[in-house]
Amino acid sequence: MARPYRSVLYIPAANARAMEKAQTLPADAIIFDLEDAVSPTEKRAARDHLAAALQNDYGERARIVRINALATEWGQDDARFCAALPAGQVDAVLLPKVDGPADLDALADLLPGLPLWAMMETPLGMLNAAQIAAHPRLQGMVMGTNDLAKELNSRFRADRLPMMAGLGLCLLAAKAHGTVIVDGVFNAFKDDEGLNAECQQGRDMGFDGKTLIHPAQLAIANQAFAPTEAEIDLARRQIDAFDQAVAAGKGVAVVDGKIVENLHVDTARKTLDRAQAIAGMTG
Ligand SMILES: CC(C)(COP(=O)(O)OP(=O)(O)OC[C@H]1O[C@@H](n2cnc3c(N)ncnc32)[C@H](O)[C@@H]1OP(=O)(O)O)[C@@H](O)C(=O)NCCC(=O)NCCSC(=O)C[C@H](O)C(=O)O
Ligand SMILES: [Mg+2]
Repeated sequence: MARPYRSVLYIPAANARAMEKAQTLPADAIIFDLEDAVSPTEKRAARDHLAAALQNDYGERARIVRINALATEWGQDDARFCAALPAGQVDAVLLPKVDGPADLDALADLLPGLPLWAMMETPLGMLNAAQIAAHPRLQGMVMGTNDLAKELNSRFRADRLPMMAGLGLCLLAAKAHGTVIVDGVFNAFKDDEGLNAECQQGRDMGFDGKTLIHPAQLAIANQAFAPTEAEIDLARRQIDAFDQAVAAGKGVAVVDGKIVENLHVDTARKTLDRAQAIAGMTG
């Protein structure tokens, strides 16, 4: 992972003040939203606000624009807007409600050169996750757990049991194809304890980070998806112990009473790489 995606903050593109504020917020990535956070009457003005905001300096933060689905009355214009942006102003374009690779083909034709991300939030999207993740232009997947709950008619539960099949399918697909994948939003933005629990669950499952809706959620996600001091220390000790074992002609080391093989060393190196990438961020 070249850059961290611990915290991925949605900002309604109609909200000029929030887009300005984001230049100083400790988010690893920003999703400038032209879709659900923008009312139909504001769609056109939101593009103008976004064009102005994209001239800001967002530093190391990844800049992702979420457009409306191409079948909507705004989608094609949103895609043309993105295609016309000066080179280097956005890092990726996020397509909502992706059902299958054909949706990405249609957007790819309109956006030569720009990396694509996919919202994973429909039942067909879950079932086609592997083909979506394999798309040659796809670089990231974002769980849309609100839309998925709506489509499934499932209830929101703290353990997210009704979501698990979908989350698991998308995770498997992303990992199989080396794609970034970030978890869905936690709607109760004043409930820090609930957010932390959901972040920890997402981290345990293997997500790279979490999408967020309010700046107050950033610190919790940044901490939850970063390696802990104990994990960094263990990674260093595993690498050292394994190097010593190899020098002594062995293929296995023991650290803290647990075996360390080359696969554990791969994980340890990734942990250190991730910590280093995070150190390069502002938050
Ligand atoms: C949820 C909110 C509507 C709350 O807004 P507000 O009441 O204005 O919050 P505060 O007064 O507490 O704001 C304090 C300051 O923080 C700034 N702010 C607020 N939100 C953001 C933000 N997202 N990014 C950057 N800055 C933000 C305010 O401007 C205040 O600043 P200051 O003036 O300096 O005091 C609001 O947070 C909001 O609109 N959030 C985003 C909602 C959104 O994007 N929704 C769509 C994405 S979720 C989704 O669709 C997921 C998926 O598709 C699915 O299906 O699950
Ligand atoms: Mg959605």
